[in-house]
Amino acid sequence: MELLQFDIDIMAISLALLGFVTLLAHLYSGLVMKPRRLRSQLTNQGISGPPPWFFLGHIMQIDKACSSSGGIDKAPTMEASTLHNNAAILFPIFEQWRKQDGEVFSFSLGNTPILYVNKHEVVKKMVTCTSWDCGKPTYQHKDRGPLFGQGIVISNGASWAHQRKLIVPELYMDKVNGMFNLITECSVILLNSWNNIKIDNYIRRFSGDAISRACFGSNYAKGEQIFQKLDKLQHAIYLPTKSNRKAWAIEKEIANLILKTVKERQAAGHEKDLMQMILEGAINSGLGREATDQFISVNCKNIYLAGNETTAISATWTLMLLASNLQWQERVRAEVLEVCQGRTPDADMLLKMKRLTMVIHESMRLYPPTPVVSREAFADMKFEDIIVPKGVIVWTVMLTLHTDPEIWGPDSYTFNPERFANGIIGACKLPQLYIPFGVGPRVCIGQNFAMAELKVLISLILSKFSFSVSPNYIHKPSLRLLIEAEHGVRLLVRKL
Ligand code: HEM
Repeated sequence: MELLQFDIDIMAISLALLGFVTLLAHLYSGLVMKPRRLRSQLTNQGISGPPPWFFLGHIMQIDKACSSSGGIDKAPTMEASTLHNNAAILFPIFEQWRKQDGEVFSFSLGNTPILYVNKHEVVKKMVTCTSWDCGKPTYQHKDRGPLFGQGIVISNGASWAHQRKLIVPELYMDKVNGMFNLITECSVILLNSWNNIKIDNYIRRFSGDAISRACFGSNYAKGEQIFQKLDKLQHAIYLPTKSNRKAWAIEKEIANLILKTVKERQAAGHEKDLMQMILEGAINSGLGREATDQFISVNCKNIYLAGNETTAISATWTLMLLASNLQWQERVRAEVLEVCQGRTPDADMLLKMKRLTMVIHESMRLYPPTPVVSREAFADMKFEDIIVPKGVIVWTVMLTLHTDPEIWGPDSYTFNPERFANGIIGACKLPQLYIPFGVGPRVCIGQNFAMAELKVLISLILSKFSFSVSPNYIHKPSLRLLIEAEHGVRLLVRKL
């Protein structure tokens, strides 16, 4: 009997040991061997990079470089020729590695190997790649799961294609033209409270309001409630892991609120807002009840998250640039007044506002809200002369492309909207690399809506107010999820 017990104990210990050794082998293979193999596949092609620290890769170095990059603590002036060199301000370590290792190098975030690419031909191939073997990095699912779920922004393959096919037509130019009234309404609400202020939160409220109305129509107040919770969720998600539970709880509340609204509208009849279009699209494509609910809830969140802050931040930087370049402010105002003749801007009028478009293009060249485009190779891929092994993530930094003197000329760090006088094609040598809205299959679906929002808002502000940068403004671009003004943007505003 005792002997039998002894055998059982030995067996249990052996099994536990075997499990432990298998786990160790698995961890060793994933954390050590795989990254090493991927790195050596890159090294064999002559791609070098700084040596990584075990387990952490270059996380500490990047963190340290970013936190010590000072920004510029003064109001901007046109004379400072490198004032807008935001790649050097926000990604100093990449600039250092570029000097050491060239336009293509590798580094690691933890055990994830990243291939940094600034070689123009390679970037073009990567961002326009239509293969499903090249998609949004899977690490984003871990980082941003509660925010984006399996929605259009971070999903891949058939699921992404299906969502994109349903949503994109709802944001075509003719549909956006039908949303002008709501955009103007939101701008007017903002202008009524506009004065000497830190403008960031006002603008955020405007873009949140606009998306809420576009998505939820007359039910926008409910939309606002949902989106306020999403803002809370965005903050919760960037706190340490212990708040993940909280994040998932908020996520559930949001999903329930969205579904409640869907049910209410189904009972009350139809309204042709964005949410209704998404709902009909999902129903027409034969999704089951649960999948339809899931589709609506996830995509409302995705549209809000992708479209709210990005537009608000673009508007804020554009106003900062106009406030610190008064000649341009005067020139654009003159154009707005001439085109509108005291009327509220409509789609035709906006088309005629050439100088305004030039200023917005220039602002998004120097301050693109999303500074990095990233893709993961789900199979071995070839971009020009570079083989990207399966599992490697490729990054290109938009800021570097947008200010490269080789593409934009010697004044590439200067605010000069005139360069866009003949459109994007006339502004630089490689127009395909001007990508504030991305390019290729994952290009922004809200581009038309965002441009309409920016033009309506800025033209209305210009027609009613003049503004300059407050002496209290501290110019410090900072990298959170997007490129934001660390201390906000403060303007001195005068009613015209
Ligand atoms: C100035 C404002 C905006 C900027 C700068 C911007 C920028 C971008 C960029 C760069 C991408 C592509 C990312 C990549 O290639 O990895 C993108 C994708 C996306 N944007 Fe925007 N965006 C803006 C406004 C909007 C708005 C207003 C909406 C919704 C109404 C929106 C919805 C989306 C969605 C859903 C995607 C994902 C598309 C996909 O992966 O297929 N964006 N945006």
